[in-house]
Amino acid sequence: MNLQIMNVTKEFKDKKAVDKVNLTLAPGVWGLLGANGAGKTTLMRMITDIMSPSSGVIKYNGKDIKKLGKLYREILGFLPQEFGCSSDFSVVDYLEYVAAYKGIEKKVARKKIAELLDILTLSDVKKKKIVKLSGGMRRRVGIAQAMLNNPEILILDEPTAGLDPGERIRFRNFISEFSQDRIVLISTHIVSDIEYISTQNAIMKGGKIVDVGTTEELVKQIEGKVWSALIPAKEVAVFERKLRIINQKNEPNGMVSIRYLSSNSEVDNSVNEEPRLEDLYLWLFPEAAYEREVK
Ligand SMILES: Nc1ncnc2c1ncn2[C@@H]1O[C@H](COP(=O)(O)OP(=O)(O)OP(=O)(O)O)[C@@H](O)[C@H]1O
Repeated sequence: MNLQIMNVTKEFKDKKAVDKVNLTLAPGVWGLLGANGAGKTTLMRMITDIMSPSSGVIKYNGKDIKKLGKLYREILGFLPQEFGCSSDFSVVDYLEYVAAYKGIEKKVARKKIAELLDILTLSDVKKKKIVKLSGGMRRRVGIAQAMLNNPEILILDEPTAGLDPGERIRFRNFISEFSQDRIVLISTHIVSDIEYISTQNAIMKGGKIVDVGTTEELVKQIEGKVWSALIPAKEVAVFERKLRIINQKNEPNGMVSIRYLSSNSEVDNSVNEEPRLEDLYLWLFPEAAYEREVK
C-alpha cells in the first residue's frame, strides 16, 4: 500500500501554500512537521481530497484519488484542524450519525463506537452533549469519528492539541498499535508527541518538503550542535541575547543549567548533548521557540 504525492502544488491568489511536493507514504506513522504557515494543513486537505491541487496528482496504490472518489473516501479517516462539532448531538449520537453517513452497518458501528469510546476514555461522557465537553474531550471525539471506518489512511491535523499529558501518552500508544499496515499522517507542533512513534518524518518549510527521514536520521544533522552548560543566574539575560537557548532550569547556588543550539561551544563548561527531534525543529524553525512562548 502506498500514497504518492506527485509534484503537488496549491496556489491561492497571491500565495503558493504548497510548492511542488513529492512524497511517497508507505504504511507506518508519518510525522508532518513545520512552523505555522508551512503548508501542512493545505497538503493534508489535498490528501483527503477536500481541496484540489492547482497542479500535480495524488495516487493511492497507483490510482488517482480523484478517480477513486467514493472508494477512496471509504478507506480514509480525517481529523481536521478546526474540528469542533458545535451541534446539539451527544457523543454517541454524533458518532452513530457519522457512522451512518459513512455507510457503516449499524451493528458494526455500535461495536466500533464502544471500542473507540473505551480506548479514548470517553465512555463516561458518551451521553453528554459535545458542546459541553472540554477541548481535550472534543478533540478525542474528533479522533474517534476519524477512526470509525477502520481507515487504511488516517490523516490527523494537530490531534494532540488540548490533550493532557496522560491523554497524550494513551494517544501515542494507541496510534502506534493502530498503524500496523496503515498509513497514519500526523501534523503537530508538539514534536515530542511524534518523536518516538513516527516511522518517518517529513519536514515542511515555505510550502516545500525540505527533509524526510526517521527521527534518528534527521537528528544526525545537528549532532554536535546541541549543548548543555551551567551559567550564573544573573547572566542569563546576557546569554539569552547571544545564544539560542531552548531550555533553562534553576540549579542550586545561583546557577542555571541551559540547553542551547550552536555550531560551536559558546560557554566554557559546555557538554555535547544527544540531539532530539525538538532540537532539530528549533534549529530549522528558530521562530518556533518564540511562538511557543507567546502561545
Ligand atoms: N484559503 C486560503 N486562501 C489564501 N491563503 C491561504 C489559504 N489557506 C492557506 N493559505 C496560506 O497558505 C499558507 C499555508 O497555510 P497552511 O494552513 O497550510 O499552513 P500550516 O502549516 O498548516 O500552518 P498552521 O500550523 O498554522 O496551521 C499560509 O501562508 C496561509 O496563510
